[in-house]
Amino acid sequence: MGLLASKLWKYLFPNLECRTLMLGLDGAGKTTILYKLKLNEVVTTIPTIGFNVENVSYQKISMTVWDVGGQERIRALWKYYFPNTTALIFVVDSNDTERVEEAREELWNLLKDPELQNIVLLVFANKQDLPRAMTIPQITEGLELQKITGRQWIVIGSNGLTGDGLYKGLEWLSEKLKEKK
Ligand SMILES: Nc1nc2c(ncn2[C@@H]2O[C@H](COP(=O)(O)OP(=O)(O)OP(=O)(O)O)[C@@H](O)[C@H]2O)c(=O)[nH]1
Ligand SMILES: [Mg+2]
Repeated sequence: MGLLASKLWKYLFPNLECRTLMLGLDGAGKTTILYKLKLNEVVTTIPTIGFNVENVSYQKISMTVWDVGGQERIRALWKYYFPNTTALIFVVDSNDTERVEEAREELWNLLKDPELQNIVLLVFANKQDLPRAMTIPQITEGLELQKITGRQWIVIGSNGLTGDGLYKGLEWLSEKLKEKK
């Protein structure tokens, strides 16, 4: 494509830029999901101490995805990643029934934060492959998502190892971001 044609193309079909923050308790599957999206590979992960950041492009949406470590002692660092965030992906280990309350507390701390008032929320109910995984309604109830007002949200079942559900989530995000534009 010539330079002029390429400029015209970009003018007519601009890419949506989106800063996306991916948070959740340790071991939920954030890093696995990030690299499944980026490389379409299952990488061997170790607990994230700092962060990973990758650009993920899907359809007309270009997202900078920040995956920040979820261990309790480093959750205090999450707030440094808040500024200019457009979307929050909150990842839950659906098999971890014992910590769903802890996940709810952390999610609601995020939702209450003034810097995150304008974000759209995508919850990945991850590890749906495991036999004891909580269902979508159970996760919705466990995280008290029905109480959310004034923002767009959705829960999507996912599997970070096979990639099931991940693109469905990105598709939803891209629709919501187009509406917001
Ligand atoms: N069965 C199953 N295991 C998964 C799935 N997604 C991730 N895992 C595994 O869960 C473990 C933790 O995954 P990570 O991606 O490191 O978790 P994390 O959320 O990045 O954890 P922190 O970096 O400590 O915050 C790894 O052994 C993954 O292989 C899934 O959908 N199903
Ligand atoms: Mg990680």
